[in-house]
Amino acid sequence: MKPEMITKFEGIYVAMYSAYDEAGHVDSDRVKKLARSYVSTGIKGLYVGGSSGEGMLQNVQERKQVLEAVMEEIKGELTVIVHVGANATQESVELSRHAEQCGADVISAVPAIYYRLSEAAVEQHWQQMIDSTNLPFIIYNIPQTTGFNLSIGLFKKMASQEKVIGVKMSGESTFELQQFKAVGGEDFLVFNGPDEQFLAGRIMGADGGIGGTYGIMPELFCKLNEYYGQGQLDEARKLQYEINEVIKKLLGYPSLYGACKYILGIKGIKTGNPRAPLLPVTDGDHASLAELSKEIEALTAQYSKS
Ligand SMILES: CC(=O)N[C@H](C=O)[C@@H](O)[C@H](O)[C@H](O)CO
Ligand SMILES: CC(=O)C(=O)O
Repeated sequence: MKPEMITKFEGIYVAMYSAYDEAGHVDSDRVKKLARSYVSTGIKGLYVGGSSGEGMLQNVQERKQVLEAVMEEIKGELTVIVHVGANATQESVELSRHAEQCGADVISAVPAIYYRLSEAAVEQHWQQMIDSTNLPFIIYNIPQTTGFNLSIGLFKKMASQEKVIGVKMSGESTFELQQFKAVGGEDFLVFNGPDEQFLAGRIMGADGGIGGTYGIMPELFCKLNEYYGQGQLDEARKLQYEINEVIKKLLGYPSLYGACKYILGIKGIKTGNPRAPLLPVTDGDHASLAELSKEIEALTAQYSKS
């Protein structure tokens, strides 16, 4: 039997985009509509305010507004992990307490960015968030954007605490992912970060995934996860390859988030442009994105039958 913590949280989490109005302000109604759109897709939950959610480009008030809208709309229907990482520990602590008050399920954070921090500094940063609430905590390890490489030593120290239930591994090494699982133990959750190698991450021990591109093709990632769960590895690999053709195209636009948000718009879910300095797509990109959106729709229809 799987350990309780795994059963409780394993699965597919959409790293949700934030929704803005045409002037670029957080738009609660749009956030709600986006959150609602995921409820019947088969996903386990949402990861709010992370990289895809642009938490790092929002002020504390805006981050709270996004989470409040999500919770008002879907509380109890999806598991909600809130990214509370910020440059200043004080802000992260405020966001952690707010997440708890709102009824979120888990908090999570990257290390503080900009300053080159020692392990002791990052440890203290995380610890203050952890100590500020009764919520469980998931480490967000994404060295390619933060510049901070989580060592096994610090990982071990963090993971030995009861409240630290998992890690979101966005680094690309599946060897390191496996080490996190090995050191964390049976009941410690590991989430795959790179969507392009979701299957590889699962095979090496991930209990699920948290990803940005899931937001425009949640059903495909649920299906991929299901194939893996049932041991249908040939089918899983084929689907991962098809997903990767989509991701490869997405990565060719001025920004990944701009492309994904534009595709959501085609599906009738308006979320505005990504925030500067992230670039929106251009008029010249619209036709190919419409094509790509159709491709995703066709794949989703195809796999919903199999
Ligand atoms: C660097 C980054 O943002 N990684 C995300 C999460 O870990 C992924 O979900 C990517 O957005 C995705 O794999 C596309 O490359
Ligand atoms: C992509 C991802 O996992 C995030 O938005 O944090």
